[in-house]
Amino acid sequence: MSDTVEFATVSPPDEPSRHAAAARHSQLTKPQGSLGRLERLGAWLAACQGQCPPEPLRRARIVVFAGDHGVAANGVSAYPSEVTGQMVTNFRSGGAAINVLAACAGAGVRVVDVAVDAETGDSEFKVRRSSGSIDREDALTEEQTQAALAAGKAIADDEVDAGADLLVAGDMGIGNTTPAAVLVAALTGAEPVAVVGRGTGIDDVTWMRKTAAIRDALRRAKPVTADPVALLRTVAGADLTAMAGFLAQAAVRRTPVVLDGVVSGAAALVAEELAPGARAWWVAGHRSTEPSHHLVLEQLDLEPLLDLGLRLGEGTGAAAAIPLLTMSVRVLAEMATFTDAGISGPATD
Ligand SMILES: O=C(O)c1ccc[n+]([C@@H]2O[C@H](COP(=O)([O-])O)[C@@H](O)[C@H]2O)c1
Ligand SMILES: Cc1cc2nc[nH]c2cc1C
Repeated sequence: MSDTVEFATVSPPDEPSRHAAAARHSQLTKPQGSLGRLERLGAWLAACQGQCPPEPLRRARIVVFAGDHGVAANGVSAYPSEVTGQMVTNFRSGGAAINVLAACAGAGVRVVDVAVDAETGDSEFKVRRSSGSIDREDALTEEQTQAALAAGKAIADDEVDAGADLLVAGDMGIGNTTPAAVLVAALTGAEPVAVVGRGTGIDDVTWMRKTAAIRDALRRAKPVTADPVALLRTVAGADLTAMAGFLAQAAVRRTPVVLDGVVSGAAALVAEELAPGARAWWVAGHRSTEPSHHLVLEQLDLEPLLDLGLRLGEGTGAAAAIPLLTMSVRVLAEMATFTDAGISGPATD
């Protein structure tokens, strides 16, 4: 039996640096407040780094957590489970959307096989193959739950120790919007029909099967909703559990995170339970078209940066938002002040 994974207390980002950034914004050559959300984003990054102006982002890292889900055998996805392993190969050869978007954003991509059915040649953090079919059995054993949490925590530590200054948790797993929806319903009190979404693009018959699976899994989740580790064991899966551990530990290590879509969002809801206060270290990269993602953002009180109709996962919605973070930092660091440029400030009476 492995030891129980624990997370240290999360300390909040540095408020004096956030205030210094707000003050600096009022001195830069633009009408007060005119860069809107970019100003608040820059101030958040200053607070995360504990300095104003913040340093440019040098090492943004996207970790794609890959895993298969037993519930996929119920016919809840538009694609077969073998796509998960095939996409791992595609990520490695640079052909997936996340490879392209990460390159545009100047971010690195790391793919971790946590529970892929196929042999991917990457067993360092592999906990098992497909998780149990959550509509009728637990996703994981207690030991596997702890191993997955430990994996996510170790990966966050590894990335931060290697100098990551921004992290993203991406996901790849056929069927994973089903456990994600169950986690969201369990933690927000929503009904199954309010969380079921079209995932990879399912038809109406598949939607009915998926709704039934979510309803059955939610019934199994209800008795353990107040215990985040038991909830992960019952209805998540090794990939989602590792993601939750990763997101919690990133906050413990004072490293900002850009959240992606509904899968990272569901893991984030649990991570906030594992490490209260972690959400202060997160920004929502985008709003996915999955209905339960709205509930995640509401519950975490996060306003998404982008709303592009994305529903891909992999970390793509977060990667698309990284250039906005880069801009927000560079504005604080590089714009001239009214004094520097000899420009008159606001009119006074
Ligand atoms: O990130 C999202 O919001 C999102 C929304 C719909 C689908 N996905 C991706 O699609 C896969 C899961 O969809 P499904 O239909 O198989 O449950 C998985 O690989 C996710 O990364 C991701
Ligand atoms: C091809 C494919 C790529 C994906 N990337 C994330 N989820 C996915 C699902 C499919 C089906």
